[in-house]
Amino acid sequence: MARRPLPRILSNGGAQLARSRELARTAADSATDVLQPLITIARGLRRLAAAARRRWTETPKDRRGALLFLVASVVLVVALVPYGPLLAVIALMAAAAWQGRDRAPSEPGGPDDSRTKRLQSLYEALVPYFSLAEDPDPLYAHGGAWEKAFPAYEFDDTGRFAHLVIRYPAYFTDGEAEARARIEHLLTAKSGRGREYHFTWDEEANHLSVDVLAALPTDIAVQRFVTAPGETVLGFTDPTQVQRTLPLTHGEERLDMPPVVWRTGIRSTEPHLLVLGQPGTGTSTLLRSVALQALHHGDLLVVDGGGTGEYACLVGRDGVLAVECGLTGALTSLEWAAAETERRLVSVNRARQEGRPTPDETRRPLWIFVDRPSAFAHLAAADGRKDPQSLLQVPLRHGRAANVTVVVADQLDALDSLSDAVRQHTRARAVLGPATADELTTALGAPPHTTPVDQVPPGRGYARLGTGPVHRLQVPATPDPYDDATSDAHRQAVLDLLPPRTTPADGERAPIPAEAEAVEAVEAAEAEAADPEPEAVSTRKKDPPAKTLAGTGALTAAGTGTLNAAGTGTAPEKPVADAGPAPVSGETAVEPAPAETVPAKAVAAETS
Ligand SMILES: Nc1ncnc2c1ncn2[C@@H]1O[C@H](COP(=O)(O)OP(=O)(O)OP(=O)(O)O)[C@@H](O)[C@H]1O
Repeated sequence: MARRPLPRILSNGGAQLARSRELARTAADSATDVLQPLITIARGLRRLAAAARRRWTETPKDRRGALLFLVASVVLVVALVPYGPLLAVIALMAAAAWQGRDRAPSEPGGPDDSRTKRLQSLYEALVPYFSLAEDPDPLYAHGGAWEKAFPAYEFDDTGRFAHLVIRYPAYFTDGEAEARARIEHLLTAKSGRGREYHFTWDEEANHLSVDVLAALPTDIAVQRFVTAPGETVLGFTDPTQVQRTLPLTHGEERLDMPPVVWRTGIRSTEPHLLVLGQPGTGTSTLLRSVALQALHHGDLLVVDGGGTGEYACLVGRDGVLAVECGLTGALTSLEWAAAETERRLVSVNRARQEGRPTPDETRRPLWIFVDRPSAFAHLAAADGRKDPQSLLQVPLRHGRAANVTVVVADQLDALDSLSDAVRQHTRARAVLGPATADELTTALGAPPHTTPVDQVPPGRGYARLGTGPVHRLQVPATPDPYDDATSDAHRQAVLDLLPPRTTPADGERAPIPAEAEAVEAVEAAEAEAADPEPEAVSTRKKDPPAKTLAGTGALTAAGTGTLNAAGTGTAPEKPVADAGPAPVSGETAVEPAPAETVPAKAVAAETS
């Protein structure tokens, strides 16, 4: 049978079609080339119009009349000038041509070779975690394509990831903390250690976003923060979880940083704070920073088990009831604090029952700062005395209603030696310095969503308020102004925030640190002469001299036991300026006061 030829359209129609398509494309290309200047100018005009519209909407309503007047004047001048309209049109076309030029950078076809290799190697590393032998169409397979697994990525200037989105199969157990931790650990190792990463698991979309976190600034000094009463800035954090920003002064500059704000007082759900960290990580600095803010509205009592004199700058300041470094002083002042809490509570309850507003004397916040209580626990046990921590139970338990706030700092490994009351009632937590993921989880109750790094600057760590998210934290620089190693700017920042020293009742000015030291040296010498056996294990570095304390009625009373003798109902809620000069406390008399060097520049800065 003779073969019939195929219709022409089927035999060579395909070739014809391709030819005509090619012709059409060439014609379009030529037309585009010819019309290119017009296209550029049209694009430029469109951009200029958009810019003009934007400018108009951004101009405040009250200034729009003036703007309109200016434009009308320019148009009038142009219209009146010889050749003005022509020149204006030429200028407009030139501006449009300039604006309309193609400014899109030459699009790279994709990541360069080294980046592709990085992505491929990361993909290969994830295969064992994100694949199953039974999966008929695996997203991750050895030798597979990374493009489908990483829908978005960005690199920094050094060629390392700055941002990466990773798709993973739905069967990956992203709800399990261990499974997530394994992936986060692997990504940290593969993406470069020494940087901090933020992981966002989108369980609905099966996406994991990895972002490199910028370093938090370490040199922002403590300052008068713009906060409401009852708010305390613990430090600064990333903008990812905190919407609010705080205006700050940073040298000559002004900055806006997201703060970690802790709320205290009767409406607080986390009325007490526990700060943990290894030695030298900045726990005392955080306490000092909180104390300086607390002094603005309240009174405070400091008990320093570290005994390194880091709170000496607070001694005798208006609102500072006591700074105790020895065990006896710590016990006496904490006993007073417990009694004062009870007194406030009784007073508040009575007012409530009688339908009166809260009495004024219970409204002024009382802060109790206890640095390294575990050190006192050892001393107390050796001496057969009460552990000062046990006296914190009442302020911790009832402090919220009585407007009493407790701040405790201790070393990370001392968490277990803290009393149950301290651990149960300190729902605001901060951990500073290096810590493992387990230590952070134990201390904060949840792991952070960022990777802890090995090398962290002092004052860096994590904070968690109640059951809220774990924030990265950088504490504002609040050095001890009497520390020689402190920069002048930071020393001055602290001195500027310190309230004046309280003038004693007899009209004598409270001694400045250098004077205080002289007084102290004489007292110590006298005390030693009177009793050559000082208290066995005193950690006090510098006792507040009696003269410095004379204006702080509560302190004087607490320090000397007068207040305790007077019972729970008589504690003054505020330093009483006319309290008589106090006798030197028994403890002061027996504990030697080692000479503390106060740098001349600190004194000069303070007295100038
Ligand atoms: N937020 C910060 N910014 C800058 N420097 C800081 C910060 N916090 C602490 N430092 C510096 O780190 C050093 C140790 O700080 P700090 O004394 O507060 O630590 P610590 O944890 O209390 O240690 P220790 O218990 O041994 O005294 C100090 O020199 C201090 O100036």
